[in-house]
Amino acid sequence: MPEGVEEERKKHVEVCVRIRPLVITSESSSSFFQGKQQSAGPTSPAPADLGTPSKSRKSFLRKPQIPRPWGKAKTPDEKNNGKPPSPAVYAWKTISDDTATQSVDLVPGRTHTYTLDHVYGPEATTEALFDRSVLGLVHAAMDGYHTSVLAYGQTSTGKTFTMTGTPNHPGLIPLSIQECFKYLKHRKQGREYLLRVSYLEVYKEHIRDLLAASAVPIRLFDSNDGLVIKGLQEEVVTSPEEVFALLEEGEARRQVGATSMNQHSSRSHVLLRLWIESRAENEPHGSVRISSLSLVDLAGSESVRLTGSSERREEGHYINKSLMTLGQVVYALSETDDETKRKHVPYRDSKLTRLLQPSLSGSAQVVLLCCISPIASHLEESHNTFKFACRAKKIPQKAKIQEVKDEKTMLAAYIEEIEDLKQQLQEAREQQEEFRRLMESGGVSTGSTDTVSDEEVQELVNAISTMERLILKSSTISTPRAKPGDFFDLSDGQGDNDDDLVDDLMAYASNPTTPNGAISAKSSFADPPGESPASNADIQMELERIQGLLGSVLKKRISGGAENAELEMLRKQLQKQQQATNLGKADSTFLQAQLDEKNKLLMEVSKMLEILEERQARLEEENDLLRREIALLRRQPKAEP
Ligand SMILES: Nc1ncnc2c1ncn2[C@@H]1O[C@H](COP(=O)(O)OP(=O)(O)OP(=O)(O)O)[C@@H](O)[C@H]1O
Repeated sequence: MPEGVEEERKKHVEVCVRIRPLVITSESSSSFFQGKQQSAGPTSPAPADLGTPSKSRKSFLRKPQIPRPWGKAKTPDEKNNGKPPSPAVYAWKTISDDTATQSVDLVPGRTHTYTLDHVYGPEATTEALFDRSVLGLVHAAMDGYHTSVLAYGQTSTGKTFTMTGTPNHPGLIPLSIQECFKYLKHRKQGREYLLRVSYLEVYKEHIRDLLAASAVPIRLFDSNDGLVIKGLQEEVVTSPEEVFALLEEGEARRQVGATSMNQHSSRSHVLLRLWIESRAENEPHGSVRISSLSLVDLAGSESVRLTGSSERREEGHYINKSLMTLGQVVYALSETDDETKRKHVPYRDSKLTRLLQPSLSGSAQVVLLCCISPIASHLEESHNTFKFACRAKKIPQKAKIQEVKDEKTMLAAYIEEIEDLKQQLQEAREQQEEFRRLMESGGVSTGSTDTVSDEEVQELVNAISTMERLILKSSTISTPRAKPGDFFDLSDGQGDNDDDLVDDLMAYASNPTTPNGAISAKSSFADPPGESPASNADIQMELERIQGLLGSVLKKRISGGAENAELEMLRKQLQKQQQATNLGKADSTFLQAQLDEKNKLLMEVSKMLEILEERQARLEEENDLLRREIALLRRQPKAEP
């Protein structure tokens, strides 16, 4: 790799292009898609023109695994009886030069050359793309950097194929998620991690939470810590399988419809975000790193005239408008590296750009993946995509590790709660022990039922283990750094195929503690098999229940043998504890009130902004109207004097 290229990558958004292979419609028309197809509107058959594909929308998660339609099909060369395809069909070729840049030439006619960080030709696999362009980013996310992968391109160019994939060809999302957990297994770091996932889509300028069973209003706010997405559900996850299960649920709620270009076109932009909080294990009060891995599958741009029914046209209008705003944002950002000299960046003009603001504004490491159709009839759109890609390549980025020292992070809050519960458990056990000793010495009547039961203590133990299970520890066993493909060696050490991969995942997820030093929760107590992990709300409820339980346990203990001096001491301890609890409650009530106040304020500001935005839109429309009227008036012949 020539000197300076790596340097440039770090300072600017990394941009790759993937040219999808030609897929002949008739070969894949017997595809097996489910799920999204059912929610699709009336479908129109894809034209059997220059390779417009039908789509297998079968998620990589679903079983039984059926080979993708093009997998065992003939290659275009075979279809043509061995003759090479017409250059009018294959419009692009990549020029590989073994460096981080490659060129793509337009054939035939005028030649255009675009130089980007990497160009993946039709023969490139998603795995190769992942290894070369995304793996490092995933590691950076686990190391503490905010990172994003965005798939951009005209409709039907393979964005969803690249991001989500199929059972046999997992996309960048499953590969990245696996890599995160593999990283925990292989990294000799001694850090503890808390991972959370959110999944949303932007459909017709509305943000929809794909993890929420029912629609909840989602609002965006700016805060000192960056963009806040209020109302969005986040789930704590402890294995790839848990993430995949959430994605499968979310995918069923997605907006998908048929266009004349793609029978199962994504009609929304989709954002999967993995939040990563980590802290050195040997520094109980050390700072917490907060980072994120955002995986974005953008809806495809398309010519409105191609999109069929009025519903599709309306969706297409929203999609194109938000992509146009994205183009304007990219344009403004690419103008100069100097933020002070930069013109207004219109992040606020669409929900998509608002959501992508943290990724694009320079504090994240970004890989932009532009997908291109190989066919000549899409040259215009492909040129636009290339131009967008070249612009985006100029966007500066200065990603930094973000560390916080306060208790705002979930990881710190969880660890503190666990410590607290452990303290309470120890006290309960000591008191139980004390009670036994008193009974033996005759200080308490043996008929008394007011004692701490083993079940009650066990409840505390279970609560602690439930919380501990959610905190993942990177292995402290000395193993080499994870390399591409390591994940596939987890189970039997034999050559794995794609089917094995899914099985490996299942096995790995259901038994995370392996002799190789895989992810392990600190506690030896595990949930019964088949039980899903507790949600945040469940854990909170469980905590409150346990706190209540502890209070009643202590009360019982006191009333059991009041005459004893030691009990008097215990009573004082309990009083102190209750005072401390009351103080804590007062503190949190105060903080909650402040938080509510702040939220109220933010809500009002956001409402005002919306009103202003609407007003601005109205004024712009009126302006347009006036301009058109003036133009009309000018065109009218002047009256005779
Ligand atoms: N690299 C590839 N190899 C084989 N098939 C591919 C590849 N890329 C895309 N396809 C196939 O092309 C079709 C369209 O791809 P896909 O749905 O991923 O496009 P898209 O860009 O997400 O479209 P939209 O924006 O409309 O959602 C699908 O049938 C997909 O399986």
